[in-house]
Amino acid sequence: MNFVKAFAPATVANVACGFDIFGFAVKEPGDTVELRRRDEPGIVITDITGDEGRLPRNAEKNSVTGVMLYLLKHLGITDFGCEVVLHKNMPLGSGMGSSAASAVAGVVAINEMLGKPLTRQELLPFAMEGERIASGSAHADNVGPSLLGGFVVIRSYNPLDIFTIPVPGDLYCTLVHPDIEINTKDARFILRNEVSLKNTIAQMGNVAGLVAGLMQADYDLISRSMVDVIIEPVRSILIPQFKEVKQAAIDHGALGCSISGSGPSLFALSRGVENAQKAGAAMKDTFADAGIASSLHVSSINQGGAVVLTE
Ligand SMILES: Nc1ncnc2c1ncn2[C@@H]1O[C@H](COP(=O)(O)OP(=O)(O)O)[C@@H](O)[C@H]1O
Ligand SMILES: N[C@@H](CCOP(=O)(O)O)C(=O)O
Repeated sequence: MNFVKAFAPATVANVACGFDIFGFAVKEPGDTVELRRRDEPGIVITDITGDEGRLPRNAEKNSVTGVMLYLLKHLGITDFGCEVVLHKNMPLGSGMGSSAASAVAGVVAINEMLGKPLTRQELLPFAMEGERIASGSAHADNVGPSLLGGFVVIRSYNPLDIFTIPVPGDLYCTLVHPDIEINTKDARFILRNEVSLKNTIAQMGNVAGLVAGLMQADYDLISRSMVDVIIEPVRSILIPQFKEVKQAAIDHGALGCSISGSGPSLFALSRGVENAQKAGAAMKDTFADAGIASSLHVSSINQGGAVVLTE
């Protein structure tokens, strides 16, 4: 196969109470990668669109190609060469899994070009290495859902144990990205290493409640469980107007609202697309009242994850 194009969607990681263990993908936006075979060995980035020239062109430093190098090394392939074009369709440092979408698109595309030696599940550890390149931490709550689709739970990192749970069909996500940038690396650095027993108990209750609420389509339980007493109080200080925007989402019909990934994006979950749109408009207006421009995406949960666009 001489040409492959793949798309990988943006993701909401943590989902309020599930730091590093919950994530789901949305339908749009997402990154697209094009791979073209070349005769000489080596992976070369020939173009990146949509990044205003800010992303590394060095294949080892960009998550889209770093994962390809890991995969080739694992498979013992030394004579493979391709040119890579990356179309970035989301901002960097967004909390929408930007680096993860590139990593997943990259690993899915090269696996396809090589004739699918690995399954989707088997690609996960390589996509996680893309996150290490971007933020120094190989967390799976963005790459997992972007690769596999659905609402992903990471029960364990060592050994890696990841599964998806069903969610109600009428569940919609509102994603609002204010025009500021927060690097995941920095947002991880400010977290405390110690957690009180009281907060651990509260967080475990909400984790259990959110899983049960999603699986039983119990919207009240989902709403009551979208509470993060550990991470959100620390990170929300990095996001101007956080409290006001969150309150606006809840006042306009959202079940709950929190930081998407490490921020600055906020996400809300709602029952039905109309509620998700109403919450989104209110969130955007609240940022605008404070002079902050933002972009808005409303989507159901993406059940399929990354896709190969051309054979
Ligand atoms: N293909 C890529 N897409 C986005 N960021 C990348 C990519 N490759 C490397 N990076 C680096 O990753 C960092 C952004 O990732 P991260 O902080 O996790 O943001 P996000 O929450 O949007 O994924 C930046 O330092 C950026 O240079
Ligand atoms: N669990 C991670 C998720 C980071 O998501 P991103 O979209 O901000 O890269 C964390 O919270 O650090």
